[in-house]
Amino acid sequence: MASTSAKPIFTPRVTSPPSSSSSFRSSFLPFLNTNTSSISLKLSHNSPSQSQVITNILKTLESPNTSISKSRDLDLSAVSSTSKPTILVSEKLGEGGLDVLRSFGNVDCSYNLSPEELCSKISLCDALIVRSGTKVTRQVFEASKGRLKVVGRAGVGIDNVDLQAATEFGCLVVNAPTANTIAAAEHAIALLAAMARNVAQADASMKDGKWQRNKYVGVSLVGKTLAVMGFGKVGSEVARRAKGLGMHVVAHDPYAPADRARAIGVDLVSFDQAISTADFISLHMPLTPATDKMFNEETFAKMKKGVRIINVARGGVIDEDALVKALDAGVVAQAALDVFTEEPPPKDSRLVQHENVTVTPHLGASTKEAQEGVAIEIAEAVVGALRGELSATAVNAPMVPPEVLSELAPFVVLAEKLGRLAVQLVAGGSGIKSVKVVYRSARDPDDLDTRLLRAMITKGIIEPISNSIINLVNADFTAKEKGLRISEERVVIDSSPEYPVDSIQVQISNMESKFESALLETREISIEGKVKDGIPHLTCVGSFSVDVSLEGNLILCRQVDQPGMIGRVGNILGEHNVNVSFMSVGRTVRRTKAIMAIGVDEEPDKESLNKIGEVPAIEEFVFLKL
Ligand SMILES: NC(=O)c1ccc[n+]([C@@H]2O[C@H](COP(=O)([O-])OP(=O)(O)OC[C@H]3O[C@@H](n4cnc5c(N)ncnc54)[C@H](O)[C@@H]3O)[C@@H](O)[C@H]2O)c1
Ligand SMILES: O=C(O)[C@H](O)COP(=O)(O)O
Repeated sequence: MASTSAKPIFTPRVTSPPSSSSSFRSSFLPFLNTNTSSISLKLSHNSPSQSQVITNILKTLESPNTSISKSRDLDLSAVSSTSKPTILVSEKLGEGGLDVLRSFGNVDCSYNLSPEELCSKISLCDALIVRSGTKVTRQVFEASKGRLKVVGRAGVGIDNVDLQAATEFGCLVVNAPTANTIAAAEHAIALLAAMARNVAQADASMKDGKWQRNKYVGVSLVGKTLAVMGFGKVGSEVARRAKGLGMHVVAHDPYAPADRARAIGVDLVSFDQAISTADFISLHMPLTPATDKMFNEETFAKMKKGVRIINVARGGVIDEDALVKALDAGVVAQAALDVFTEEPPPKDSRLVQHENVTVTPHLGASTKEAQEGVAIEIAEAVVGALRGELSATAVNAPMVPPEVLSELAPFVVLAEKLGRLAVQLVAGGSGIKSVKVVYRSARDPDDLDTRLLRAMITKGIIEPISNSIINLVNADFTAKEKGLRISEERVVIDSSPEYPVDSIQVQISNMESKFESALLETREISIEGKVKDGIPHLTCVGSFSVDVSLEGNLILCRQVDQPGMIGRVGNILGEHNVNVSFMSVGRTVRRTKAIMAIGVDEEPDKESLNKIGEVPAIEEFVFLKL
């Protein structure tokens, strides 16, 4: 199964050193969906450079076992049934979303899996879709043995997914951040009103045969102060609705823009101000290490006596034992909770059983409308990721808009090839500590999003010298882990702003080179490339200008600049049946030293390389795999 599934683009599984075609495929992540038997390309624009790149891909990937289709949208017919990815759905998902998934892959809906069952299934799955009930732990990523490419969270909160582990394993995590906002906000308002008027308690009492009108006298909302803690999507919708109920609303959120609050008529205030002035406090922040148990004994003590708390965010933001104490002491008059530290909470939970507490079993997102919306939102995000498109809702990878991707496509290929070349020029490549990338462009530096390019340079540098598999998700993490510092410089040049980048230069500091001529006077290994007609070209090695397209393999020679050198080396290669695809000579000063760059289709054997080395005028040479 693993070998026949469509190769998702985020995690190209390439063993080092990759062949040129696999390298090309894996570099061209965002547009190319490949598997062992078919390839399908997605064109998003008609730009000449991109069609050139695609022509190039077609050429590069041509093989007797490869069928290629070219379409404006992903051509699903090109993906044979045996190569369909497998998507495990571990919690109930709306039918609309399942339909989207089924039209793309094999869908396995297995609900209520134990952690062990999940771990044993996961190595057969390319994607996993969860809600809040499935813990996607490090063990899950380990058990997947590299097959799991994307985890889709059908909802907002991703605290049940080990993001660090996902990133380390190069697995993309996407969520569905918008479709359940209104449902959650409506549930918060429902709990607010139900709590204030004792609806749940009165209902239970009547069903118990009682008629207790005096016991269930409530409190009014109008004119009361509501503190919205966490003024994001749900928080601001709650604020809007509470204003409609005649409440005075303040909000606390260290990251919320003041103009959004102003537009809704809400004052942004400090944490202490919010909790000490509010009659009602509604929680809407994510559960993170910073918000874990942020409502605790100390904070309850600062609240107005008789405050009422609503939590539709995450149980973990409240210290539940401290809340029970505050309820017992009357500091907190009532609480309405949809979420709990442990879900489901223990049956004998004092919090759940407390008479002043109203509870629902994590129903915030559970409306028909929200569940259908979330299902479709997550299914589309997961399918997009499996196709290799970057998701707009990626949680652990940069979000690169499609138009930026389209423009950068040929430069992505160039970036990886430059990284791959640069590392091969280092003598003993594994000690690289510092890489500088210089992007020359006519555009304003602020308009150049280099994250994708940097990731591909990192990939090119690290993959040939390690077992790591690098993609956009884990590039920065892996570089950091390996102690590799990648700095970037953007230089504005006088050129056409039509293309995002004019040239990319990769410099490696403090390393000896296998090819001395690749060193600048400042002793950095330096190579530079450009995209010409959609094809990546090597344009500079050290301080020598060359111009060779980065296809196949490359021999770089430094020789005394004299007639007949091209012929002599060409003859040696010809005698050994190595096809030369191109040659370029670059020199600094006439008749002194020159660099010859020779593109070869095959890898020359030792004998032919030795013969090249024996040519008297050749001072040094290196064979490089692209
Ligand atoms: N009960 C449910 O079924 C349900 C449904 C939807 C969302 N949620 C939960 O609600 C929460 C909010 O969801 P959202 O869609 O509004 O997310 P969001 O990202 O749009 O908003 C969260 C806000 O919290 C703010 N925040 C972060 N740290 C904070 C802090 N220390 N103090 C105050 N504010 C802080 C952020 O700046 C952000 O504005 C999430 O935890 C989510 O999982 C629960
Ligand atoms: O974070 C969320 O989106 C909500 O908590 C919804 O969770 P659920 O998908 O488990 O209902």
